[in-house]
Amino acid sequence: MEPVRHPDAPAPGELLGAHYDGCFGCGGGQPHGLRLAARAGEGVSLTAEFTVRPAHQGAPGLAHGGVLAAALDEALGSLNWLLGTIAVTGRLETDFISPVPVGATLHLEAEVTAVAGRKIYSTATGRIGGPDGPVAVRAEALFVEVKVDHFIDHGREEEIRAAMNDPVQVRRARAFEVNP
Ligand SMILES: CCCCCCCCCCCC(=O)SCCNC(=O)CCNC(=O)[C@H](O)C(C)(C)COP(=O)(O)OP(=O)(O)OC[C@H]1O[C@@H](n2cnc3c(N)ncnc32)[C@H](O)[C@@H]1OP(=O)(O)O
Repeated sequence: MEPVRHPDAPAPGELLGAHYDGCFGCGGGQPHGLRLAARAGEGVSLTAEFTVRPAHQGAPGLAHGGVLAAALDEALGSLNWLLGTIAVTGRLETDFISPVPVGATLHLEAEVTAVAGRKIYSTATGRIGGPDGPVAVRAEALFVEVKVDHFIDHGREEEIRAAMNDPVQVRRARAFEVNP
């Protein structure tokens, strides 16, 4: 089925913000995190930027492939905001097309291509040298919709309790829910 943008989704051009301060992909509370900043696009799409820092190296002066996959995963995961669902990565297939140097900014574009029950199919590209530069990485993903209980059941109690006692975090979690 065609993906449907949630009526309360942030408007095109709006910054989505972090879903969790402790998130390695988007949170401000991780010193070496990616701090990926995503912005809503048209339909069920978004753009995001991530600048590679020295802490993200694999080979000398080049981004680690797993970090680049994490950036793609985070951009794809941020599509949740636009669908109004909570979903986790079930499958992530990544193509590494050209090396990404430290200091480079990865310009990411992600979009949901189809939804089938709990399954959300999406795709993302990362370009370097500017938003219209050559594609350096791309990914195809399957996310699977889950309930908030997924995190309560599987997460570590310490972080779950802290998140539940944080009104800002509770508001953010509700922003993902279709029927809060
Ligand atoms: C509070 C706000 C926070 C908001 C949180 C936002 C977080 C975003 C963070 C970035 C994204 C991440 O890194 S998320 C973290 C990394 N991912 C995870 O930790 C997920 C770990 N995996 C799981 O928990 C589980 O495997 C699930 C939830 C993905 C699926 O388990 P399940 O719920 O039992 O469902 P299951 O029946 O197995 O699968 C449902 C359907 O999906 C298909 N399916 C499942 N996995 C796959 C797969 N790898 N490849 C192909 N197909 C698959 C099944 O065949 C089935 O299709 P059919 O039979 O229906 O046709």
